[in-house]
Amino acid sequence: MIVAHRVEDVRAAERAALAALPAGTLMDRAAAALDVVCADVLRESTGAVAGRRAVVLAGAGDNGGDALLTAARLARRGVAVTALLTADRAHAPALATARRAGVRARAWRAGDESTCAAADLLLDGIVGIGGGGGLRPAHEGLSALDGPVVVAVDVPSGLDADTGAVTGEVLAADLTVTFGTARPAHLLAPAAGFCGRLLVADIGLADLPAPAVERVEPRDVAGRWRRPGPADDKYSRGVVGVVAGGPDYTGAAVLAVEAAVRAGAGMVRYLGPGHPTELVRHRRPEVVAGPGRVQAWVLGPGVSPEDPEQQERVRAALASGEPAVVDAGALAALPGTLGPQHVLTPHAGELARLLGVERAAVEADPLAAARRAHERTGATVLLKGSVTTVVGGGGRVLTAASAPDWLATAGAGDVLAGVLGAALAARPDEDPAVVAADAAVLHGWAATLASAGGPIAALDVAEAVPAALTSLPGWDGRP
Ligand SMILES: NC(=O)C1=CN([C@@H]2O[C@H](COP(=O)(O)OP(=O)(O)OC[C@H]3O[C@@H](n4cnc5c(N)ncnc54)[C@H](OP(=O)(O)O)[C@@H]3O)[C@@H](O)[C@H]2O)[C@@H](O)CC1
Ligand SMILES: [K+]
Repeated sequence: MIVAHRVEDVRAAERAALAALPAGTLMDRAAAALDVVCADVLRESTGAVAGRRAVVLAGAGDNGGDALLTAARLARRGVAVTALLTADRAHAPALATARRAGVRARAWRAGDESTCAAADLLLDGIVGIGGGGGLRPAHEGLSALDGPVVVAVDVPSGLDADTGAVTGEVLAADLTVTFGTARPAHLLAPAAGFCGRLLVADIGLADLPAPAVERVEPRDVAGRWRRPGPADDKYSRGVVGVVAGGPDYTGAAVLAVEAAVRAGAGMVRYLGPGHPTELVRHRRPEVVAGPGRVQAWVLGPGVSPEDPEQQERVRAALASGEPAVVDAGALAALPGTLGPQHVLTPHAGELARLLGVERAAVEADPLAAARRAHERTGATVLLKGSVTTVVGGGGRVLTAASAPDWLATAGAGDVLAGVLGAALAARPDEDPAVVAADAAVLHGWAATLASAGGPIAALDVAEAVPAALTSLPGWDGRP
């Protein structure tokens, strides 16, 4: 997991660490980490470090201080460093150190975007956790910058570290180096899209409280995905009941069933009308058609709100109290009471309809929307997107970001529903929010494997699930 803490928690941990350390130690550690990353970036992108050109943007606060101390270290490596001071004041000791090391420092001037564009590396220390609300007007042009590799100090300037919402222009980074723990903006959409690759440098912060956001990584899934033991049978491994498809929508039934089978369900039952039942049986002869014992449900893929028989099956399954994935057609008519074992899996449009807001409002702040749906329904909410956001019982927030952009394709949601159904059936005693985030990560990982950089069909993703599981980092000691 990559964990993120709110700014007030980071500042409290920083105060505690500062009290126990000589002055300047934390900033020195931050700069040491940044220096190593910047040198690596220069080496990778240009083949050398000494003789390359870096521009360092330094604002008024400690974020600028981190950047100026890094500038000094890079200058000592032989990099030609120009520091552009973006505020009317700068961190004085760090500026003095930078100048002593040979950094050319001067105030930012109109048109300096071209100075930045001509560099090999741009280090963004305009503002960190003390900022937000977008870049200030004089620097807004940096949001359209094209050219150098951009490394952000702590957070890309213009972002508010505490939220995923983006309220102004941002200097997008290729790489963001943060300290001690991530910030919510690093892990939440849409802000995370401006951070590039995220590195969390250890600077010795301790005593952090429970995180505000957790990012589930493929390695975490390898450790948690339930594997059968010698004592298991098909029931103990989990029976998944699938209510999907209808007379007109047969593909969703096949995809959800295929995914549940591939994700390791002990048994899959399919409930639906004749035509999809035929197709499901043809594709997966191991599936049992008709009612019986079920440990977790997949409800709604390809189910029409106007299909009384399928909707009745959805209602009965939800009333049973068993864990359930509530997707697509099952989201249209939710009962009054749901629990955290019910995982709603809307995309932004479906969540907007559920909340009675515009889709754009959901996309602007996915976490806020998912949280509202959780508070309104009592269910765990998994909001699908390039970053998938899960809000579960107790308000726990998890995200997943393992999916390639190619996964935005018809039927992908049906496959996720099947994978998640299998996971809920196999892991009845675990927090459904964690199970849901794990399923989203595995789904994205399978898509990455199936895609290999190119287009994919949803069925390819379902078929790739077993190989994706065994290729997870950490599976059977994999690096
Ligand atoms: N915490 C830790 O563990 C560690 C923290 N460390 C570092 O300290 C950083 C936090 O430093 P900080 O508190 O000095 O705040 P910081 O982000 O530099 O902002 C300062 C000033 O910027 C201004 N400003 C505001 N909005 C703005 C905008 N949109 N665009 C432009 N400017 C804007 C505003 O001043 P104003 O211009 O309003 O007078 C504000 O007061 C942190 O991110 C990390 O890098 C590390 O050294 C080690 C460990
Ligand atoms: K920054």
